[in-house]
Amino acid sequence: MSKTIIDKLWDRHIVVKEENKPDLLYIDLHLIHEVTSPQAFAGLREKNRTVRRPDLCFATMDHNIPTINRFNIKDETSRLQVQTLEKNCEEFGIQLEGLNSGQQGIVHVIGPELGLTLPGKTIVCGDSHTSTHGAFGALSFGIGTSEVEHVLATQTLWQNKPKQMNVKIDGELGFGVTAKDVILWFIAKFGTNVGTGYIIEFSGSTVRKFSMEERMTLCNMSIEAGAKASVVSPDDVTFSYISGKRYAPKDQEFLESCKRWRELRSDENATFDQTIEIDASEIEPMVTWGTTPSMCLPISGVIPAEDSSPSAEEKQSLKNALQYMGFNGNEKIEDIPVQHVFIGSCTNSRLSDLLQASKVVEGKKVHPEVRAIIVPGSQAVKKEAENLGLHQMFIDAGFEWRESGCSMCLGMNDDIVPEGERCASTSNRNFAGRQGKGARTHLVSPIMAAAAALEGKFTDVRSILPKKEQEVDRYAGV
Ligand SMILES: CC(C)[C@H](C(=O)O)[C@@H](O)C(=O)O
Ligand code: SF4
Repeated sequence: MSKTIIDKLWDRHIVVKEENKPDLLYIDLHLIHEVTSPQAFAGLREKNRTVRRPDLCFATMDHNIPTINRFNIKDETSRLQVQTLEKNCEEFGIQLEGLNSGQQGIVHVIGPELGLTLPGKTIVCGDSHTSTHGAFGALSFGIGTSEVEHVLATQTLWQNKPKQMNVKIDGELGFGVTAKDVILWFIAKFGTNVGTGYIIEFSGSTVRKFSMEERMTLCNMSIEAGAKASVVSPDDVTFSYISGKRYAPKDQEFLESCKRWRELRSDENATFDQTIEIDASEIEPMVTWGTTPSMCLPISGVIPAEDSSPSAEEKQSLKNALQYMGFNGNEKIEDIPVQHVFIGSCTNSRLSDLLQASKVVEGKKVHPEVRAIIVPGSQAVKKEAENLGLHQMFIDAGFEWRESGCSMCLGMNDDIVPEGERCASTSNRNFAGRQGKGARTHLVSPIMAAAAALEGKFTDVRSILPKKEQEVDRYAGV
């Protein structure tokens, strides 16, 4: 029988299967960070249990660490969480990439860059954006703290198999249009619930042409479309990215792995519960204007006015969003001023993101009323960018160049946006209060964020640069 990649990944990890019950799945990789693990370890201790496979766990600290003066964690809860992670990893024998490590970074950035994230694996983490790792053809999803404890204790997890959706993206992307715009466009068009109850496979010629870093951006935000997880069938792009990565198989083992990984792709005539087809050429650079990622328009758009919504409930949520974001409706996206720019997060903080942004910024200056920060996703990304001289270019333009971490994505450290001010952010969530109390977040791609930094307002990045400069080097850095 024909199978999708999702069927193959699922079936190969079943440990226990009983009628009308969830399946017990084996977990190949458990990623851990400081925020969602303390209670899980405490639970183990209480029950006198131990970690079943510490060798399949991997920990980092990313959410609440400072990006300036990183060892000086002022907030007490944050400091305690970081110290607790250190203690837990030491006690249970788990590898930790701490603040001293050159391998530290956002958990969803370092898994792939270290070659821990591989096709065919089941990967979990107490973090919703674990969907990112699906870009490699892994079955990966976020879990809650009690599930973290279960996986620590047993290396398995009870799961009901979700439905399957094929999101087929074909056609050429226009200049200045990135993977971030594709996923924002998808969510704007189909809503934040379109993926509820589903695992999505992203397929089609556009996805095949994407670099691994672009595929990661796509899968990262599938969770904002409500999906349980998302996946891209692995191919040569995947294998060449993995080749040579620190913990990836080497030599003969790598070649044999590639053979097995290739077989994971969805069979030609495999069936999905739902299919959505997208024409990539329709997509423009996108900007969110509201408090969900679906409140999003092309740069040429105009914010809806209060009365344009059909149901009473939607009317109210539109009203609330307009109020929180400080709009009356009918404002042009291109007229919205920004005071802050954040280039970072597990969505867009990899080398190719920074390279693309640098092409917009080179030789120019950040607008005098804008504070712009660049937070590389990992120490490795930071180092690679510095080797290329990108940091100097950004600093010369007026950006701040920071240490790696989640940073202003969720404001669990000092990097917050003051009340009532606006931030063009390359992250994935624009909920009320996400970047600080009363902060107003607008999600965009790295090149759109860079353009906003220069202009002090949202600007069509395509109008800033001559055509040849707009050619974003898709494969740079992967
Ligand atoms: C802190 C963590 C639980 C959370 C998540 O699961 O996504 C965070 O990473 C986020 O992006 O909001
Ligand atoms: S960068 Fe943002 S979205 Fe990603 S894991 Fe950190 S807080 Fe969550």
